[in-house]
Amino acid sequence: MLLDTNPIDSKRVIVALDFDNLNAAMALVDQLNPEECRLKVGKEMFTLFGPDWVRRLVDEGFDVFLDLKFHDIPNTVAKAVKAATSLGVWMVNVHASGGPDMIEAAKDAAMSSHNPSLLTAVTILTSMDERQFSAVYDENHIANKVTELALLAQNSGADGVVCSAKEAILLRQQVKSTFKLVTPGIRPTGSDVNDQKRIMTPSDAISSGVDYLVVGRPITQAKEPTNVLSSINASIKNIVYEN
Ligand SMILES: O=c1ccn([C@@H]2O[C@H](COP(=O)(O)O)[C@@H](O)[C@H]2O)c(=O)[nH]1
Repeated sequence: MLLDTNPIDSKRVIVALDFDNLNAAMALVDQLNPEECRLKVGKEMFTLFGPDWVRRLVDEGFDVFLDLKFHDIPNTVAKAVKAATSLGVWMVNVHASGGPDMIEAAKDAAMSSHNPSLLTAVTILTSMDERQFSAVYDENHIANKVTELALLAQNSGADGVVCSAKEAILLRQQVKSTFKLVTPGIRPTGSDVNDQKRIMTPSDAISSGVDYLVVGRPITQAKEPTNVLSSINASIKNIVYEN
């Protein structure tokens, strides 16, 4: 059901910072308001600029999703999650396909930290279409696998999943209403699709039950990034999804 009421969360957009140049990234960050968006730091920027830079973003008041998608044996992932949460980040993630023991170990680590972070699990990358998917899984029904991995993640203690908004309606029928759906592959109408395959517009995604929209290049590569962010926020501000 869609209700025309005030939004619960005014920062449902997570801006994906994928830059190889710190000055360029900070020129964008300096224009952003932590009350209007969250930030995502991924493998490229974490590798180049490290934990001190992540702490700096946290100190500037941003909720940071540290998107390192850990996937290893439970002990290693737990230690990595512990290290990640010690940076003060808002969300960390693992691959759901690492299995229940790994997700449980990650959740225990995320909870026992002095700064507990949300733990999400990546289901099937939004860059995968049926052809890519069937080359890995020997089947071609992406939504079934996403649902299977989301239920596994939920039963193992994860706070939510990273999936495509295309799976949100189905997932909302199966997972708890508090289980977070975090969706990359968000493309405002007319934007370049780039390497994303399972895409949706911001308003369609929120209307389908998504909690957080991950938006990178449509904002970061725009001539006026803050205009794009403002227009996305305006397009979703009155949409509240209720199961
Ligand atoms: O399934 C996934 C998981 C993570 N990502 C990450 O999200 C952003 C998307 O950036 P765009 O520029 O908006 O395409 C990027 O950092 C990916 O690493 C994803 O796209 N899909």
